[in-house]
Amino acid sequence: MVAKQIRDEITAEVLKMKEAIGVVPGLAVILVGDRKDSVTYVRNKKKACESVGINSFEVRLPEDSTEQEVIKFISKFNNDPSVHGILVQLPLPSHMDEQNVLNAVDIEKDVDGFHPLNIGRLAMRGRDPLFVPCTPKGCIELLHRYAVEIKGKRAVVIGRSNIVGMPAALLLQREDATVSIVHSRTKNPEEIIKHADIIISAVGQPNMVRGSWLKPGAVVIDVGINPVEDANSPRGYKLVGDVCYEEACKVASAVTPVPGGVGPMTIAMLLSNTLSSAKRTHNFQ
Ligand SMILES: Nc1nc(=O)c2c([nH]1)NC[C@@H]1CN(c3ccc(C(=O)N[C@@H](CCC(=O)O)C(=O)O)cc3)C=[N+]21
Repeated sequence: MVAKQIRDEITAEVLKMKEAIGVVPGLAVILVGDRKDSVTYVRNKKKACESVGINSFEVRLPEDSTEQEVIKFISKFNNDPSVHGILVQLPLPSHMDEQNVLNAVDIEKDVDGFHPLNIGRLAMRGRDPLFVPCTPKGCIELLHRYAVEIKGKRAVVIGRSNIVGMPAALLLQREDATVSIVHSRTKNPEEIIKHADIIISAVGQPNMVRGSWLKPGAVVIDVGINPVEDANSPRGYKLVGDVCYEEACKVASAVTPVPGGVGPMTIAMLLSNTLSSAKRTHNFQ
């Protein structure tokens, strides 16, 4: 699998850096509250760091923490030379202003790529962000690794969130796709989706995208991670994507599965962003 291949590449580069200059990349993750999905993702990220040799630092804060308390830990990590990336697990508790908190992360350590300056540079021709958000970056990396032509193709992004839909649309147009963004206010989205050569769906509606909506041969990337009741699974729920996987497989030329598709790529890109941050800090190629 591509995510595994990328993790192996990162393992080798982390080792090379450690042997050459004695520096090991460090990722700090701040988790506020105890949402089950967030606890799972943070655990997956920690395990992934350990599997490639990146140091991981974790701070868990209670649900009723104040913005200032979270920002205090961010500042500590901003000033800690052994920390090269800082991730504040979203969503934050509703009493907090997420943008306020995320803005406290030093842009040089913003491995999520959520800082307005990183998104701003992503949106500007001729500028490059220090970091690209992990999930959209993972989607494009999948297209590259499977040699899917993007240039001149018609792409549709379903959903327009700050952390997936919008950056994904920006990345596709930076690679010369012609991009449409369909969203909750789009009338008859199927009319637009049916022309797409490439679809990235990040809308959070289980099994919304039907096989009949797809152009034969389309490439479909499913970012959806929707929990649905499932008595047969130990957790009492299973994850399904935004796309009807079985239906889509009959029409599309490729469909990413959920789980086992974009999720592991998201984590692989987080590791990659942390490594590149450490390289940049220490001028190491
Ligand atoms: N600051 C921040 N950065 C993020 O990148 C971020 C975040 N907050 N909040 C939540 C979302 C979601 N996210 C996922 C990461 C891994 C999987 C993942 O590994 N999924 C596995 C399944 C995991 C399971 O079994 O539950 C898969 O799709 O195969 C999914 C989702 C990162 N996010």
